[in-house]
Amino acid sequence: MSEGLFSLPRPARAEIAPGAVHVPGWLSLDRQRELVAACRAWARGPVPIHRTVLPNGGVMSVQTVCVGWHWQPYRYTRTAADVNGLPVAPFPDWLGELGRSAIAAAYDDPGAAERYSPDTALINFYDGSAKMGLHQDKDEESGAPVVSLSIGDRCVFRFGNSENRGRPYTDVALSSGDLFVFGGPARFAYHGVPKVMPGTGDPATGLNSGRLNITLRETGLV
Ligand SMILES: O=C(O)CCC(=O)C(=O)O
Ligand SMILES: [Fe+2]
Repeated sequence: MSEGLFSLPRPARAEIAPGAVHVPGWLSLDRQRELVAACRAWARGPVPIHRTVLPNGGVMSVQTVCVGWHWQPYRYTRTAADVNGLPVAPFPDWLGELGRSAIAAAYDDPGAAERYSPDTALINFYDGSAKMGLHQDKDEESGAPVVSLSIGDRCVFRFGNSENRGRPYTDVALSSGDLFVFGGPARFAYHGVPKVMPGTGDPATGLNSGRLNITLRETGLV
């Protein structure tokens, strides 16, 4: 970042729990626009955006499209047997680079940033009434951090403990452009999205309504 009269302040970082870091306003508006355009293209296919069906027959309220590896409860595969049987779109190098910059922004650990090699992205779209219950991201075989990027409507992101869905937890407002990273001792913490606030996003991102969340992960699979 350039120094001087017109330099913008570096976004403040907040450690929500050891290993869990919130960096508000990390993505520029241009970056958000590029990500919205990329997600729109992925949403069209080869595996279209869909509502994941859970083993108990429940249907998730968020709509999801995957890149790199396809997630269905509770495993990763290269093809989307639960949607149309096609291989998901390849994970692009630029998204891995973005993941490394995110780790560098969240942690004072250049080595962690260099080592980070995400191979999958789960892209979730929340309309005004979508939510995500508290869960752990534990279908990955790697303990590398999860990088989460938010665009569009603000939400309440509940970040809890690694033992159960109860307290202690912290409710964090995630706004458009925010980065949230959870790794290390926070990697297997329960988390979820109890609420999205409709109409709080900026249409200049290219998203007229709703909330887009992109999580980058290392599956540890080959
Ligand atoms: O939408 C979010 O902020 C969280 C998404 C999430 O937890 C997931 O995709 O596993
Ligand atoms: Fe998650």
